[in-house]
Amino acid sequence: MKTIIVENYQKLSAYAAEQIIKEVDGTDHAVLGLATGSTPVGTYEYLRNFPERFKGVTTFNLDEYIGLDKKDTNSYWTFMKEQLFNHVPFQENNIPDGNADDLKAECHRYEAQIRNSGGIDLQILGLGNNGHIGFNEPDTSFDSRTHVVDLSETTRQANARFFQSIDHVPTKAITMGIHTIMESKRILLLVSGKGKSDAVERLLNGRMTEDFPASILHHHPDVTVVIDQERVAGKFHMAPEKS
Ligand SMILES: N[C@@H]1[C@@H](O)[C@H](O)[C@@H](COP(=O)(O)O)O[C@@H]1O
Repeated sequence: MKTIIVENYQKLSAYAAEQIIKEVDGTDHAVLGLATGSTPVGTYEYLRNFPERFKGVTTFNLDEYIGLDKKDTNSYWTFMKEQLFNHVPFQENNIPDGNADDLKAECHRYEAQIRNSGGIDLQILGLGNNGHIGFNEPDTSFDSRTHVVDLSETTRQANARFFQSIDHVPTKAITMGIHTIMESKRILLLVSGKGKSDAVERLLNGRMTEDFPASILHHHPDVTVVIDQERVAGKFHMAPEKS
């Protein structure tokens, strides 16, 4: 796992965007895995300046709430449209359907669609305070594929800032599984935000355990973690390079 510490959020966003552009440049077909949350907002803002680069690119988002209409202001579909899809003409954008009648079938369909696209070339991830990636909460099996999850109380509280009140935050979501994420060829984990220093410490120096989903990333051959030093202010230290 390669770790890069950048001075601030602007630099994190520019670094991530440049990596994404590099990934899609010169190919007529690339598959990106995208994330929601506040962390990638600056990255998407940067990418909006280069709409012509993404014509042959297919995207798959990590997750979606269950029970919100696609057009709801808080659905991840709306978020992605506002941040990116309305501004950049991708070939195809995919997000799990949190309103499907048969959610289990939707999970299988999403997995198959990722597979049929040839697999994800570059997956962008954010980090939840409790170590979640996508919406894979602590104690999710490392073998999981796209599935329905019960959101933990900490995650609902962390995301309540976008909703009218905590009561409006959905209790369930569909998320790509940890195994699905690990099948991506390359992973870029972006870490920014107050209160994440403990999670960063555990990510960099803790042991691999299902209790902390992001810890699995040490087992992926091509992961880069980018940390915004200004916002993740706090005590964490760099682990010695592992081979
Ligand atoms: N499902 C998303 C995750 O994919 C995201 O990484 C996490 C961190 O969000 P933020 O970037 O706002 O800290 O929040 C949500 O729960």
